[in-house]
Amino acid sequence: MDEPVLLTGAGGRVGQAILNGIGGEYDWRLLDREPLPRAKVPDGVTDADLYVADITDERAVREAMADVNAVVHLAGDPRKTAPWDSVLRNNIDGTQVVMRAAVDAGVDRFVFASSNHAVGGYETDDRTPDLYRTDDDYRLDGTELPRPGNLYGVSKATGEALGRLYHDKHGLSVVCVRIGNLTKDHPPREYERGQAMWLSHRDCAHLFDRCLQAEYGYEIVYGISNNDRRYYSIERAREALGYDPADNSADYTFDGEPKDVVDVDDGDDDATPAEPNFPSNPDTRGA
Ligand SMILES: NC(=O)C1=CN([C@@H]2O[C@H](COP(=O)(O)OP(=O)(O)OC[C@H]3O[C@@H](n4cnc5c(N)ncnc54)[C@H](O)[C@@H]3O)[C@@H](O)[C@H]2O)C=CC1
Ligand SMILES: O=C1O[C@H](COP(=O)(O)O)[C@@H](O)[C@H](O)[C@H]1O
Repeated sequence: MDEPVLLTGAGGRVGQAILNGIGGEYDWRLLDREPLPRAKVPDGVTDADLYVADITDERAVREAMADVNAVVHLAGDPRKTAPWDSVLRNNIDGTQVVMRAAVDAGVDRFVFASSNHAVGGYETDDRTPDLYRTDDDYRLDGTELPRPGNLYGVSKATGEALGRLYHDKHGLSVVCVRIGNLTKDHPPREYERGQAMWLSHRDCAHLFDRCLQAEYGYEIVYGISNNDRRYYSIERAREALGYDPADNSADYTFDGEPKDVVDVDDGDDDATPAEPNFPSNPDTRGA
């Protein structure tokens, strides 16, 4: 792809997972309200393509958007406990500014970082913790209505709705990725819910690469690895985007150690069990 891809929130966890994986594949334009240290910037991205700006600053966003072909919009408040004034400003107003500027600049594709918290309300007391276990076949597939469990989730559901509006009214191709739990090197430790929605760094980079390559109209997909425990379907991401994840939290012990290290067949019957019935993380559904 020769035309620039604008990545907002480039200095954060998701932005860095993407850039570490596919930083050399695109002509990036990186925007963050915090200046990016050189270590966070891929080789070949010059200072002219680094924008220090707040996404609610319409003029700055429009400037960064000039000649851009695709947008990966990550910037926002990622806290599940974020208060209303912050999600209203950073996640709702900011997303509207970035999407509107994308439409006005003639951008083709818009990739929106939505969240599992847009549907956290489906994790009802009667479904949990069974939902997080491999013998439970309950699945959310992206066709269900949003059901946020907190104000942060409301802001993400609103971003998805803004994407629907700009797709329907202006033909912008939009994919909303309901990201699970991005954790580096291993699934979240001793956290069943986190292991069900683990997104490894390499699967994250691959998924966003597919979002930049595939043809689509408006899509909502789940952004998780190929976890045995999952209660989010990844079928739509496979079908619409060609997502083909490499990782699975079942390849790790509950403590987050790779099983091929722990499960060496040395004659001792002391391997860590694959899925012990430890209690779920008490901090399951946020505020
Ligand atoms: N990390 C995860 O597991 C998940 C992340 N997400 C979403 O992915 C996106 C990125 O999340 P993370 O990288 O984890 O967060 P992060 O906090 O590590 O990174 C966010 C980046 O956006 C920038 N930013 C925040 N507000 C801004 C504003 N108003 N203007 C310009 N820049 C701003 C920050 O400076 C930061 O560099 C967020 O929208 C979050 O809601 C969704 C689900 C899971
Ligand atoms: O949307 C997000 O979700 C992930 C996972 O949620 P959690 O409730 O299991 O912590 C969270 O880590 C991330 O910060 C947030 O932006």
